[in-house]
Amino acid sequence: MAKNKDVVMSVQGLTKVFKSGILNPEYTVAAKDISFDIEKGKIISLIGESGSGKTTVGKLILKLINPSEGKIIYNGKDISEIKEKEETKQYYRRVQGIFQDPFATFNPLYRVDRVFDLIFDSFDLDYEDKDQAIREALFDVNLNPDRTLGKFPHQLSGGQLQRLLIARALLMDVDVLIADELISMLDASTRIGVLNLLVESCKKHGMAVIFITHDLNLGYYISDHSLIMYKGRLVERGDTKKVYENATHPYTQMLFEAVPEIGERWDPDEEFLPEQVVQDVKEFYQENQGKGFVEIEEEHSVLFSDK
Ligand SMILES: Nc1ncnc2c1ncn2[C@@H]1O[C@H](COP(=O)(O)OP(=O)(O)OP(=O)(O)O)[C@@H](O)[C@H]1O
Repeated sequence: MAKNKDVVMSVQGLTKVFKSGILNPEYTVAAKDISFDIEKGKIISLIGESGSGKTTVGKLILKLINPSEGKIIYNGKDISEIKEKEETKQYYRRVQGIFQDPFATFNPLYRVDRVFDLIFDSFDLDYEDKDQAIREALFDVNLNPDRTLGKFPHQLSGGQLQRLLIARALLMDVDVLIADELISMLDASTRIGVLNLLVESCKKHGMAVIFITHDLNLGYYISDHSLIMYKGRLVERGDTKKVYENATHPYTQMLFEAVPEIGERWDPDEEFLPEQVVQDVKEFYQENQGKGFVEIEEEHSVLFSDK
């Protein structure tokens, strides 16, 4: 493991089982025994196909759902113990999410400025001059305040709205930002701008980002650490370069083989799990039974068996 890590949040043995149906309940293990540390100023990519459990992990961190097992430690405390209103508010003061569809975050009836008004009303933000602080945050995300403030959401593009949400996170000085499929609705040119901005903001402000994506290329481009998820399990994790250059779990290897060309995006509707992969993973676990998670090199670990 990395030495001298500046850990802001620690995810420990997180499991989430969803129950649906009353008479004949069905159980879905959306996430199982997930552990990782979130470090100040680092970007972690959470990569996996549709249904692998990425969003579930994001929702658990955002306290939108409760874990079935395991815990998330923030400021020395298990966040599931945060129940009191003021403490919950303080948690959301420092831990925020931005989702795929920026339009869903904005009320179409209000001007976009409202997202700033709300945080200034709700949180005790330490700025002498609110308007000046908002303008500076907008400049930080390459938005012209004069062309942004006073507008309704439909008058701005998806990319501009996402920049605005990043500006809001910067104003709040968040510790952890969950960016779930952040740029998938944006066109290629806007995407790079938002990504670069995220990296710069993260490094400049010490914000940690959990970047949830289907896209291996994006993961490589943006992240310090990569976590590969397969069927609710974390199967490979570590320093992004090491994971990408020495992919060891059969599922991760398949992901790399499935990327047709650099620069081309995965199609989430495509079939990613040919029977062969399921079989390969099964055999891999059988051959390595009892090994569990193994650090194969510094800052690079692989799930060799699920039992
Ligand atoms: N509220 C819920 N009730 C029941 N099952 C759920 C619920 N939320 C998620 N699931 C199931 O849990 C599994 C993981 O879902 P999750 O949304 O975390 O995957 P994902 O990797 O984020 O997928 P995508 O990339 O498509 O968003 C899926 O099988 C999903 O159907």
